[in-house]
Amino acid sequence: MAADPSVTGVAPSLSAGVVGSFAYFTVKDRLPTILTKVIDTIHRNKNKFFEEYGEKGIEAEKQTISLLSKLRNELQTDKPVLALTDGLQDTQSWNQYLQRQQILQGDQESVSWFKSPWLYVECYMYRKIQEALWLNPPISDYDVFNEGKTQSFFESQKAVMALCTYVEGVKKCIKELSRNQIFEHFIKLLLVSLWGNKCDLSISAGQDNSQKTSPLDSLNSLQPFILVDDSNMVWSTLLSAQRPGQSGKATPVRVDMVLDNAGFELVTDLVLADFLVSSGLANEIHFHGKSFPWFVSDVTANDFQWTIRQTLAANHMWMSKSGVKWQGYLKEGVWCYHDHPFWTQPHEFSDMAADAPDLYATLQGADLVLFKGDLNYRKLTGDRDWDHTVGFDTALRGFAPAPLCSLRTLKANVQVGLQPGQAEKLASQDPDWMTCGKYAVIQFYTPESEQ
Ligand SMILES: O=P(O)(O)OC[C@@]1(O)O[C@H](CO)[C@@H](O)[C@@H]1O
Ligand SMILES: [Mn+2]
Repeated sequence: MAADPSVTGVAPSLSAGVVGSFAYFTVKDRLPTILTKVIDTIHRNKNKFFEEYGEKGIEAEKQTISLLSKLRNELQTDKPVLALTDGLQDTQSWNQYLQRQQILQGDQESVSWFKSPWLYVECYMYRKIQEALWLNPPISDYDVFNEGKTQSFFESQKAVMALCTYVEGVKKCIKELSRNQIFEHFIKLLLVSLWGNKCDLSISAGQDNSQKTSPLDSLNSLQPFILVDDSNMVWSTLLSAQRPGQSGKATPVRVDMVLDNAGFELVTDLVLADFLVSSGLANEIHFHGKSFPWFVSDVTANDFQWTIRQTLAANHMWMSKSGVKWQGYLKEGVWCYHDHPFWTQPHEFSDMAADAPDLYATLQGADLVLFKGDLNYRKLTGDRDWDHTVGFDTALRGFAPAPLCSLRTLKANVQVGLQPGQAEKLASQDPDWMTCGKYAVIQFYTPESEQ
């Protein structure tokens, strides 16, 4: 039984057990649809597997599809969640989590797709896709989501060109800019990274100008859709991190970016990271991606390298200049990329200190951690049915490795830190305000406020 929120003060986890809820429709409709698309993608590449691997490729394709079809049936008929059998580095952690859930819910049978927390079963589905591939060499490292991620990059070329042109223009005169001018550019690029999380970058915000090429042109029209705007706190955190070290030499300022989607959103994150370093607001950027294909469009190491290579090789001067700079940052160690297994596990972030102390310690080394996207927000707040006026600090439940900020467009029905009456007003204007992707938050928390 879930803890009684009236006793513990902790809201219950969102679950597909609530018929008619967003979680219910996600598990009932969207997840089977995603699984079907995965099966179709594998089937569509059958000939490619044959060309590359001969009969072994055909057999692997057949077995993988059989495992995924079985998974889809288990999902659709609310069968018990099963332990993983692929012996990967995180298998033990996943199976321990399942045991914890079974104890919490009473027995093995009750841990199932529609009776367990939405966050758990949705993460579990993506890990089971990985298991199905992993168990079937030689297609074990095939990225079933690759086509969608590369397409997002190619379809947003005009926006990428506009963005690289803008940031290269700013970088060229960065030494002459006043602090206020730096602030203006910082806010713009923070907003572009925020709205990049719409993934498809439908920047129209309801207007008819969605064919606009530059993401910078629509920032003003999108401003009213930002429900919490702590961007000034992010700015002051960066400024206060500028501190002379003992030897008078400034100690490096480090910003960590917990990434979300590949494609255009990743470019907006790389552009923001480039500006942070070029402006001197930060000296080191640590990127955190996923160690295997995750939630359809999330960034893997392959996507990260591919995106930088594509930008560098573009037949566009400013894109290419940006790509060269980004590759240089990686070579010099000014930028580095990590993909800790914790990011592709089902845990709420309040579990990190206990379940991934090494990662928690890494994040404690940052002066600021930016969390991109909706899934990260769900994990920051435990994917719980909090009252909307509950404080962000309460929902974080002790997760505080460093000053942190969520840059998130709302695509799931969890949102805290709103003003009294704000949620009610939104619901009267837009019944699906929490899941339509039109609204966003820039929500900040710092452990310093605890002192
Ligand atoms: O983390 P992102 O990429 O912003 O969004 C991912 C996500 O919002 O997509 C679905 C919404 O329908 C949710 O299951 C999941 O949280
Ligand atoms: Mn994502």
